[in-house]
Amino acid sequence: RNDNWCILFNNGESWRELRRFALSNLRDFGMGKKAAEEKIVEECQHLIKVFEKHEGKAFDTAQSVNYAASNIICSIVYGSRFEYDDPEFKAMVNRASDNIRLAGCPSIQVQCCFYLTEKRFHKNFVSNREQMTKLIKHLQETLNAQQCRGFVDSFLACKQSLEESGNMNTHYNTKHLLSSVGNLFAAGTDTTGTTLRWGLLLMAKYPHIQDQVQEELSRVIGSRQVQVEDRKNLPYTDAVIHEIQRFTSILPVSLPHVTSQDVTFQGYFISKGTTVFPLLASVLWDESEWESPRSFNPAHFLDENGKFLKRDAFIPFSAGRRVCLGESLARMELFLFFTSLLQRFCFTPPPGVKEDELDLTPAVGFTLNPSPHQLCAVSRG
Ligand code: HEM
Repeated sequence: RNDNWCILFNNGESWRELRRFALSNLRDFGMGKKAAEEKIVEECQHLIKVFEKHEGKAFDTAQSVNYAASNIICSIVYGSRFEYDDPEFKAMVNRASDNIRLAGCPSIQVQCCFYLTEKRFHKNFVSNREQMTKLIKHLQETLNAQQCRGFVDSFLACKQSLEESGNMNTHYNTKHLLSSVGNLFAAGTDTTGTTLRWGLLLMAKYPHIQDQVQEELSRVIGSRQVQVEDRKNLPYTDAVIHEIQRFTSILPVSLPHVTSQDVTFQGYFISKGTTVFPLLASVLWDESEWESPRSFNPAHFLDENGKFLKRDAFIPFSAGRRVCLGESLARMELFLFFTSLLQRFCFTPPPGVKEDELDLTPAVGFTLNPSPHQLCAVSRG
């Protein structure tokens, strides 16, 4: 593995420093509740418009949902969103999705450490780096360190101020900026986009569950915009979103880590320095933890009075020191996108396809995506 993959794959000092920097800046530019909420609500409106254009006819949700998820990261990282028909933006998001799929190919998994040799993967990677470099160059040329527009500006301002004080050998260099930006996109686009698409597919497959979500939304919210604050008053909807994440387990195998000391785990000795791959799905589908692990059952997250029930075995974002850096942002995105779409549309299979014919077999990739499919987004009037 090479250092270009930090923050995701790096350990030690640069990871510690860059993770701290990313967290505090994402808080300032998006993960701080209000700022993120505004950005996501704005993006919901753009996504709804795209869905409306299909006028209830069947379409593939993949691209528009991925553009919406990517735009949240864009506005946090670059300080502005892109139009869905912007050819450079479309190419960038599509190349990233392509690579998520390629990273799951058996040939790549076997080669693992040599996967940069895979031609298409490498070409996508290089093109996206060039695109990021261009965007960062523009931000650098128009930088006002007193008025940072997003994560990149903050990083550049920090780099500039360290350099001005004669500190040239820091983690704030161009290589780390590119890898941090690249990783935020890789980690933050496909994950939320895929989860949301699974959610819509599951609603089309289980209309009685969709009905209950919509009944709760109508009763508690009506037609006004849902806000993060509303989550506590929407226990059923919250349970459904948690169950979408548990049931689909989009990252069944988490990122690899290296043991920092000798450890005995469940009777097995693992020496310091061993690479381990945590299997999140083994917890999310654990028969001793869940009543019906392989069924889509929102009751997993509800108590006998219909109140939301927190479960310790719910770890789609992993846990511990390396827990997903974007967890709170992702949870906000899933909640606001899902509820806004369900307020506006009823999701159904294409004409001639029965609910039970909707296929839940995942397409293999670095994340588990739904297989290519189409849905109808029927306006609720
Ligand atoms: C449904 C959405 C998401 C899921 C299921 C998810 C899940 C995960 C998981 C399992 C990890 C690995 C943790 C480990 O190494 O043990 C991770 C890491 C990470 N995620 Fe997420 N993630 C999601 C959304 C996001 C978003 C929106 C962002 C953007 C801010 C993000 C940024 C990151 C980063 C930067 C890391 C690496 C952290 C580090 O190595 O210190 N994720 N995520």
